[in-house]
Amino acid sequence: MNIQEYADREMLAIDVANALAGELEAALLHNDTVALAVPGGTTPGPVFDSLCAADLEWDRVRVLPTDERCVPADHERSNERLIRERLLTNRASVSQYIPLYVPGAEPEAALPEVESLIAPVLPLSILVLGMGEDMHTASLFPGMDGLDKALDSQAPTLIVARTDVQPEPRISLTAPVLDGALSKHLIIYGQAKRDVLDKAMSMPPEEAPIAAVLSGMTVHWAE
Ligand SMILES: O=C1O[C@H](COP(=O)(O)O)[C@@H](O)[C@H](O)[C@H]1O
Repeated sequence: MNIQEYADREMLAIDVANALAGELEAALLHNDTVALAVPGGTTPGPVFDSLCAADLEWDRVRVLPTDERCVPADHERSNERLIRERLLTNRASVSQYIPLYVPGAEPEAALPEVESLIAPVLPLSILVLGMGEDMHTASLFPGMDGLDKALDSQAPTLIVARTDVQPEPRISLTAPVLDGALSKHLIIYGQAKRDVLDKAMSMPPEEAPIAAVLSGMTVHWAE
């Protein structure tokens, strides 16, 4: 893992977007399609705002969320809504989006169909993650039911995450799928998350799920 520090969040957003664009361009030289997995939440919007303008063959990029809340795609808590509004716009509007949540179906019932859409794009070419102050990443939460299954090296592609602390069920890529990405980036802001990440590095993934994916990770941090 290596940590890159930035003067401020604006600089981070521009530099990370440039780095991701460069990696996408390089990956597109050697592959017909490349898969870019991105987080939702409060962190990645400004990076998306820059990345969406990159001059790339976006029609060969498959974008998917690292995790999704089981809410309609226009809901304010939907990661898909954020990604469509902030990333799949401008030049990136021609990329193809792979949703994790199928409205109307029980989340568990829809997993096989969604997994079949994801299988052709694995391993992920480029992964961008966020992290909560509770050390969750994607929707792998400390102490949640089924976390052991999500962390197992033989885990399926997706799990349904149900926790007491979240208002709705979620669907998440599992640890081996995240960890298997060819390039991995974690974006965090603020001293609290920096301190949490330092602690997580010496904790077991059952208590600090972010620890399961830190090998080879580039961490981007700004106050
Ligand atoms: O709930 C989620 O949390 C993490 C971290 O979110 P942030 O708002 O603290 O940046 C995010 O990476 C994940 O995609 C999201 O669903």
